[in-house]
Amino acid sequence: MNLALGPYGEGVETLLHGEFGAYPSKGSRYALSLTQMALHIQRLVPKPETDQRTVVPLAEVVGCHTLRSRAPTDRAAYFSVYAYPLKKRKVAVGLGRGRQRAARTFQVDGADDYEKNQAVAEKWAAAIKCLVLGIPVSSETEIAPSLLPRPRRLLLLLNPFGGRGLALQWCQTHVLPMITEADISFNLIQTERPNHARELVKGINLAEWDGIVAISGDGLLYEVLNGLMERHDWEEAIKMPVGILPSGSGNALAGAINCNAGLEQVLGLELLLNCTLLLCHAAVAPLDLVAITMASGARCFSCLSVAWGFVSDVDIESEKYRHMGAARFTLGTLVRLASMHTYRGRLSYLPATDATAHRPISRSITVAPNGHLPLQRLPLHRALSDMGLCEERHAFRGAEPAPVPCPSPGSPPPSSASVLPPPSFSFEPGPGELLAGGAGEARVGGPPDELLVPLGQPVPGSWMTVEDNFVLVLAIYQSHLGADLFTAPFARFDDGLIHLCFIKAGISRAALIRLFLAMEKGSHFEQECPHLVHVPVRAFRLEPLTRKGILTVDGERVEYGPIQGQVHQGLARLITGVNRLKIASG
Ligand SMILES: Nc1ncnc2c1ncn2[C@@H]1O[C@H](COP(=O)(O)OP(=O)(O)OP(=O)(O)O)[C@@H](O)[C@H]1O
Repeated sequence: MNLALGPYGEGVETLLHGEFGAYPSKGSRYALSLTQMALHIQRLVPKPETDQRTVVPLAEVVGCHTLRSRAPTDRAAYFSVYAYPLKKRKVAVGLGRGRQRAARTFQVDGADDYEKNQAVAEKWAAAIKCLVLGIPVSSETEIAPSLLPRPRRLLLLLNPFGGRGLALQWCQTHVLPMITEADISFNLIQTERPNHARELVKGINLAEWDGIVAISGDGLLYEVLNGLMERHDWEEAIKMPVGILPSGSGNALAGAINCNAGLEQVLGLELLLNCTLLLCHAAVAPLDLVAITMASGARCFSCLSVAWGFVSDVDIESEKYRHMGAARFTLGTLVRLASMHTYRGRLSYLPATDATAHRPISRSITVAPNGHLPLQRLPLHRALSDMGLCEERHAFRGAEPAPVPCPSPGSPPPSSASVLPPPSFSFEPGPGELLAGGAGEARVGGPPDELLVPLGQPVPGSWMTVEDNFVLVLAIYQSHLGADLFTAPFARFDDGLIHLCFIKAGISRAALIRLFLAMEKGSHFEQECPHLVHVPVRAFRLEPLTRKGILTVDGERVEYGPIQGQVHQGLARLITGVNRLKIASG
């Protein structure tokens, strides 16, 4: 067994070793060693004065192609390795490190005839592609192109008007060249109107595609997921891997994918390049979906969040600054802070914890488990800030689902909070505003919500209820609320949890600003703000008691009124690109 010195430790097993020329030639020769994690390139001719080695981490490689010279007398074969390392250059926000294409072509010329050289080149290309795709290869493996699956076929749906309207330009200049080097074949469709993506995925032949990728903001992926769930064969359809190449203004899922891969938080084109690189690595992971039900009976599937109050106000009101891209949220936040509203509402939830093992403790909020008088025999709720982030993460990650509440005629009476007469709501979407809730969602199929009872009925006895004045309520299931808002650092794609976060009235503007500033790094819970509460839950119900307001699901406005949701663990499949390879962070 050959051993090379690897970038991730010593003594890494060498899978392939060879000596090759280069293209363009210039008389140079190189010794190449391929390990599980990297391609090691050592120049032999001209002999360097010191031992110089270039290491190309395979995590930065998207593909490898074999080539033949146009000159009929050339008996050499060639293979090109396409990598996108981080290099010092001007990036979207000032000077920094950005990904840049770096292709190296090697000349295989050890044999007298082309076929033999071509076989060697094919072997190297196959080995590199297997490793990039996470297909296990060892020094015992008989490496051949037959190890590779057929090239992936992706349906790319591009919203030309997402974000600053750069999606098509970025797709042509960056995405398509990269995925072509990764041997991905694709159909690119530009969406022409709201709900176009939804209609398209409802009609596709699933067998023709290996994945559907939204080149857009989060809104288009929401349409894709709901289009799949509206199909008669939703159980099969929702297994279709979905991906996102961020080019909108709300790029929360892309932020989460980037973070999950261990990459530094970036925005704009840098985030797009990271996500395209990950897309080329193909790996897919289960993704939780939350089934949302609204008062009209509409049901939809959400993969990001439900927001009420400050967050949804900023999201929808900042639509008018869309041309600014992600900066629209910063401006929207400042505008909203100037006229901070509070909203009265009733928030009920089914805690994800085993109530006795991890009994939460509360400070200053009125928590009533249904079936008991408020403030009597109350299990106290504990905010994340009381508990410490790490403990909370360990306590809840991978926890078994809480016992399913079964409301029955003999159930205890509802808490006083939940029998208050429902308020009436006024909802008027502004001109040009879209409604994600509506007739479309009413047709959505999907698994039954066994944790929920109809919105007209009191929540089951095992649920907790908080009635208070809120600055915001956010049910979030991914780590990011925006590409640079690391809102729920403990969230995982398939943890089976809804992270219910709320900020109660009484918080000062300064404290709210501090929380949002700290959110960029995900350190907001460390501030131990007494107004900020986090509870991991399996299901929730939000009943606004303030007549006017904005509710959003995955950043899209929905009807205003009572809303509830339950998590369906790992229902969808997300292209995360994380296999054994670790991409170098910025
Ligand atoms: N051609 C189109 N014209 C107008 N709207 C479209 C078009 N294609 C898609 N849409 C709608 O635009 C919405 C927002 O798209 P997307 O998420 O890609 O952009 P965004 O800038 O991140 O917006 P947001 O932050 O509001 O989600 C989608 O929900 C979709 O319904």
